[in-house]
Amino acid sequence: MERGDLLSVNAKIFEGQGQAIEAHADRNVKVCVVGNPANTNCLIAMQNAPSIPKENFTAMTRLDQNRAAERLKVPVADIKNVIIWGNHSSTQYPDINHGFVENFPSKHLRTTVKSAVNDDEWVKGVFLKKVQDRGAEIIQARGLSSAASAANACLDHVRDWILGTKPGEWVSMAVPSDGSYGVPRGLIYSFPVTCSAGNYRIVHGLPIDKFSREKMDATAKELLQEKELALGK
Ligand SMILES: NC(=O)c1ccc[n+]([C@@H]2O[C@H](COP(=O)([O-])OP(=O)(O)OC[C@H]3O[C@@H](n4cnc5c(N)ncnc54)[C@H](O)[C@@H]3O)[C@@H](O)[C@H]2O)c1
Ligand SMILES: O=C(O)C[C@H](O)C(=O)O
Repeated sequence: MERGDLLSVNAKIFEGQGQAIEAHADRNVKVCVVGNPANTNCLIAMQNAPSIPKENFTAMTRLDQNRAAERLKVPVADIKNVIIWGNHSSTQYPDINHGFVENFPSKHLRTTVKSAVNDDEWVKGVFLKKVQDRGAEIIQARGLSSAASAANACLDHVRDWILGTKPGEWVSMAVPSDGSYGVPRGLIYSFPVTCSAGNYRIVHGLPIDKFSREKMDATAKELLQEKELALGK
């Protein structure tokens, strides 16, 4: 099946999911869309549930965030604030520029991910591509998409949304764009967010370099194309 066909077949499924939520769900329902293409499916479900607050619809990029942290060759549990921007697809942009590592290079010290890794060329090349293509790689190896790691990421996503993020830390969630960072309003785009008491806020004002800008625009462009294919507008 071509990507365009997949988009329109899945659009129908997520229209139905949105309509069911509209008809039967609590108005405070919290939605984390995992089924691919996750961001655009989320957009479709959201549009089919007009009486539910838009901010209650999110799509999962936490698996990508977890994958990015695992690839950085420093202790994974101590890596914070790595960002996934954009689509849960091979155009996503895993951005380490604002990340830090606790207890590195020794206990009680904090180092930027950039200096801990200390290999810009690797970050912009091998690392970027590895994270972007990991989903496809798993499907090729298993003949099925990732299961346990995706379920675990969904738990991470919902836990942080409901219970909150720690002070000074953020996580990545695909949420309706409020126009931040020049991302077209309304696209379901992965941003860094902080969470508290069941609400999330996009982290604003991070400096964006030229390389990042290009990657963030490319993944936004893909989401606009998906929206057009799925919704015909
Ligand atoms: N966002 C992510 O990080 C991420 C990670 C892993 C998988 N995925 C995606 O999650 C989805 C599920 O993956 P899986 O491996 O569990 O697939 P799967 O084939 O095991 O499960 C798909 C499920 O969808 C159900 N289904 C099929 N048609 C339906 C319809 N019309 N309405 C309602 N339900 C329907 C099937 O009965 C089945 O239970 C896929 O789209 C996959 O690409 C996303
Ligand atoms: O099911 C897929 O397309 C891959 C999945 O989204 C993943 O990232 O593992």
